[in-house]
Amino acid sequence: MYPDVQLFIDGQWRASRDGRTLPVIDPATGQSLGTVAHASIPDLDEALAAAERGFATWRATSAYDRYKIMQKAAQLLRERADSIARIMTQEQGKPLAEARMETLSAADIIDWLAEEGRRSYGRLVPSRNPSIEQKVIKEPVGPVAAFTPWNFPINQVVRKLSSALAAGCSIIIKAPEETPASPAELIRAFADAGVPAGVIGLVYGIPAEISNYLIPHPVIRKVTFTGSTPVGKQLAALAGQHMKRATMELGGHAPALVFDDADLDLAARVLVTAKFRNAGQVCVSPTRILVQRKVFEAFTEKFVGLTREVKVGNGLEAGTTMGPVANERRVPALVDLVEDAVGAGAKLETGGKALEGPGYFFEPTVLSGLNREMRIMNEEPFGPVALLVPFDTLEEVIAESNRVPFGLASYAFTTSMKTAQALSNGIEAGMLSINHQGIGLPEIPFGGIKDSGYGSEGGTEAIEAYLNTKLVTQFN
Ligand SMILES: NC(=O)C1=CN([C@@H]2O[C@H](COP(=O)(O)OP(=O)(O)OC[C@H]3O[C@@H](n4cnc5c(N)ncnc54)[C@H](OP(=O)(O)O)[C@@H]3O)[C@@H](O)[C@H]2O)C=CC1
Ligand SMILES: O=C(O)CCCCC(=O)O
Repeated sequence: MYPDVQLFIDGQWRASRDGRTLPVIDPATGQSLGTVAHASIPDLDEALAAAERGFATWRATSAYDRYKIMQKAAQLLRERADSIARIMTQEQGKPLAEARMETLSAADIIDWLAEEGRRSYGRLVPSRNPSIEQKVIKEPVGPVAAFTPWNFPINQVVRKLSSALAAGCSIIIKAPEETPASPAELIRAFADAGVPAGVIGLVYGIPAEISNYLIPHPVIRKVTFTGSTPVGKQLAALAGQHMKRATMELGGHAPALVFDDADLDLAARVLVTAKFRNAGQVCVSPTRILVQRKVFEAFTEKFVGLTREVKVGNGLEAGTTMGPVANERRVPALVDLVEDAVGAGAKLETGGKALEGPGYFFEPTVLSGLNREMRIMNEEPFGPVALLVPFDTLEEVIAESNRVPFGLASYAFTTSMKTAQALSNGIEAGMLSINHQGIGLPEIPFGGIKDSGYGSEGGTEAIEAYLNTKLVTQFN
């Protein structure tokens, strides 16, 4: 059963004040699943007032008590993972195993950040005068406004929510209208674990209306957004105009470099899995797969062979390894990008079309014969399309990796320590993973540079983004 999704304001699950709702669509069938409540301004005002009260309560709760409640939420999430995964697959499309993994890894993220909240130490700075004490204190930044997308309905919320709660902040989350029920189940786990009223608010509605209202509002002290670069730039500008701290986790166009000394089987296996996970709707998905010319043909054969083994279908069915894309508009977006490339001379190695029939399915696709002028070599495809491009030298491949304005994830496969070292220094990206897919664990930083945004949603940096630093210096 798919639930009708409500708002969560001041500790209550409820409809919007004007009773408006939006439909939720199953991307595997194109059929309606249910509805989600649509907040309007009076709902936002109530959420803001509750967040202000919730912040006062939560910052006064000890780090240890916050940790105990968060750990309970993680435990509840683990116990409910099977039912939550079914809900996520229905609304988002990803295979059940991926949805379950996302739910369980959210529990790990909560645990890690809950622990980290207990370690938000300040420090004493030795003073120049023995009568003076210099104390550095970490304080929660205040109520947070968070905006999260539909590709990882739980993961995108839990990183922001857990960092905020661990730091002692309250938070209003504008979760995705297209995939609303699984994030609501995440919030339910926190509510059931005993998070006090007002500490967490959950709203849905018109994204621009909500962000334009919340970000400038004096109650909100911090903004965090995951989504496209154009929207991120708008929200960062608004946050800047109102002097709000911001974390922006935006688009990518990840290069994956395969050198002629690499283990080609390993590289093909890791990159095919990473590329077609969540039907390619992943900001860290490998997109430009840059292969040294000597091994280009051999690698292409392996990569295309494994791509053809990807089993496309309804994520609820056993054996499916790739579901539909999450919404109707991604299909024409992908068709346009592929047609633009093929029209300009690219070669379709496999796939390339939307599938006939109900639902929003697109074939796992591999293109070669590309050039830098093609749109797909510059725009994030955000779908199951891989680009194979040959290169000759290290200098050339570093330049190509850094050519686009994005700088989120990057990957490399090489057995040469010298090459790995040159890449560590030369690649302009927030994350570089060498000889494996090692991105996304709670304890390591997650974030980008350049047009991919700023700030980190993992590691100690994640909680730091929700803390102010205060100096108290005292002459005794
Ligand atoms: N970094 C990432 O993980 C993601 C990147 N993207 C990128 O965005 C592209 C387009 O995605 P698509 O969803 O069609 O388009 P959008 O750029 O319109 O939306 C991306 C996300 O931003 C939200 N959003 C849009 N406008 C606003 C706003 N004014 N205020 C607050 N939130 C807003 C959307 O919310 P809502 O869901 O409620 O509509 C959605 O979650 C993708 O191709 C991909 O490149 C998209 C999603 C995630
Ligand atoms: O924002 C994204 O698209 C990436 C989320 C990655 C989640 C993960 O790797 O678990």
